[in-house]
Amino acid sequence: MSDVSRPSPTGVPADTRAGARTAVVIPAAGKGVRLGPGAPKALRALNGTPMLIHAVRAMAASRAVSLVVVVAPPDGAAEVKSLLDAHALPERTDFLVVPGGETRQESVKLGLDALPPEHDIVLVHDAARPLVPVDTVDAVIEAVRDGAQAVVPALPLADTVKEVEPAAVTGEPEPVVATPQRARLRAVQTPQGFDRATLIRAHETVTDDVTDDASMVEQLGLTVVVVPGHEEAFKVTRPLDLVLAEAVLARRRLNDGF
Ligand SMILES: Nc1ccn([C@@H]2O[C@H](COP(=O)(O)OP(=O)(O)OP(=O)(O)O)[C@@H](O)[C@H]2O)c(=O)n1
Ligand SMILES: C[C@](O)(CO)[C@H](O)COP(=O)(O)O
Repeated sequence: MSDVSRPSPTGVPADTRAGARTAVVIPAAGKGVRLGPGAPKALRALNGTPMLIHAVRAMAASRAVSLVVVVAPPDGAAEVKSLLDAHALPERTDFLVVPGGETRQESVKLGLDALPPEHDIVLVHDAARPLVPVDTVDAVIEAVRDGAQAVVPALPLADTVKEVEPAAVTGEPEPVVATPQRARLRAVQTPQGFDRATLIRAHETVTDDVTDDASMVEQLGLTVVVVPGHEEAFKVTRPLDLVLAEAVLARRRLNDGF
């Protein structure tokens, strides 16, 4: 993994950025098709509390975060505002809700458009990763404060990965094209952290369909660095992930002694 204590690629000394204000954009406008029929994924409950509220609390747990922008399902902004009002959240953090778009990329862009000018570090965090520990959030912020333009938390892979020629018809066997060296691969999570100007430039410049924000920064030819991710920052995507998420919450309650 990259060493985030390397000299700043921007040439900005770390101490001039130490007071930087951090905002988080939470794209939460997805449908959750892979999770199966039901409410939009971010609004589904984990141990009785909407996934989105878990994700918002995970971000607001960092003392560095002063604003959280939630990107709600396109017709669900009022519902999301009521949810935020109905749940206890830290008073030091401000919250904004904006309606999202058709794709994750569009939703993130709509969140960025709503950011007030004073925030110069921006994190983007999936509502679908509700259990990320605060230490991971802080590690990402710290790396941006230290001068990285883009930071991703990531983990080594447990499985061997094959590149295939995708089948034209579902169910057809897919020929393997290559087996990348696993030791060089990382599974990337969120929150991903950015110098604000870099992230905005990436979203204004890159029009390809991409699956994360850091890859837009890569397309600008800039360096993205990796900090250690966390197993509990997994993405709730399929039904079994809901079971795992509730088990993690149960383990936390046991460890906390209530
Ligand atoms: N138009 C979209 C699509 C996705 N997202 C958000 O992007 C994050 C990661 O997306 P993913 O896990 O793929 O969520 P969904 O798009 O909801 O899932 P699916 O692809 O199964 O429908 C989620 O927090 C999701 O709400 C979003 O804000 N706007
Ligand atoms: C941003 C992300 O969570 C990083 O792993 C991931 O790419 C989101 O992908 P999805 O297609 O929205 O599930």
